[in-house]
Amino acid sequence: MIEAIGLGYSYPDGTTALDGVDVRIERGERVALLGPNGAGKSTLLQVLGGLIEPDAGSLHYFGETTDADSVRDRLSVLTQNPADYLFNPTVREDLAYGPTQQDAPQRDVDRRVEAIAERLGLSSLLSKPPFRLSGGQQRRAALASALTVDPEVLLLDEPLSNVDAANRSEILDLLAELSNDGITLVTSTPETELLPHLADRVLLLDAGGSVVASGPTREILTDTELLADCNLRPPQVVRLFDGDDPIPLTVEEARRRLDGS
Ligand SMILES: Nc1ncnc2c1ncn2[C@@H]1O[C@H](COP(=O)(O)OP(=O)(O)OP(=O)(O)O)[C@@H](O)[C@H]1O
Repeated sequence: MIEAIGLGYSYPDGTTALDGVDVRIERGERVALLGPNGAGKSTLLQVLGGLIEPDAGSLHYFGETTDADSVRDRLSVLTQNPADYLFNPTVREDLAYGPTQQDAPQRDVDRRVEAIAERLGLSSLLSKPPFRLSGGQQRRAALASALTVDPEVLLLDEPLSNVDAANRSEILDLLAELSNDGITLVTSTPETELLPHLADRVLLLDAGGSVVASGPTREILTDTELLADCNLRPPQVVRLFDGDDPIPLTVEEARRRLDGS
């Protein structure tokens, strides 16, 4: 779906955010970009989504083109700033904005908006001005607006930050459904705790904006030394069961282990 070779990017003040990054994302994969604060995850996500042009390297989309603009309606990027997506008088209009731009028929737009709003618990907020929503509600509304365009690839920058526990579960369930529907998910996160629910493969970035490891989630999250080199820790349950084989990655897996099933 996306192939990037040798990506480099420095901000105008000279900060190097990405240094020689190679990424290959296959159709239907769930990939996490993991790294400490400042590792370049947001920058990489925006470069992959075509929002920032890299200084070095090459990008190919869908095996067809190097031009992100020409595949804009097949990729949806959710940055960390909900204001990037919420700029209309009402939440309903924000959610309708993308599909309307794609010239989807009005009935189709309404159907998509209602369905996604319902799925993300936003139905009662549709007529509100987005700036009247709470921070967590704004993040959900921004996610909803990224979904109403029906993307093939969804690139999400820390979609669970500033979201309460109930809504986190709701979003995780929704992402699992999207993945089951074949949508490719790329998610950035500085946290290991919920990562097993988000991704099957992890790209680990260090503070210098380089990929230091790439592999199955289990392999990366149980490599305590590798994570420590990037100022990260394994999930608590991994630390608790360290030395077991295989080490459970989630509370559910640990519970099954303790139940002996
Ligand atoms: N607009 C900017 N101008 C200058 N430097 C920037 C800018 N945005 C980010 N940076 C720098 O680029 C580097 C990578 O930042 P980026 O936001 O991509 O990291 P991140 O891994 O997403 O961090 P976090 O987990 O804190 O969100 C950091 O050193 C950051 O200070």
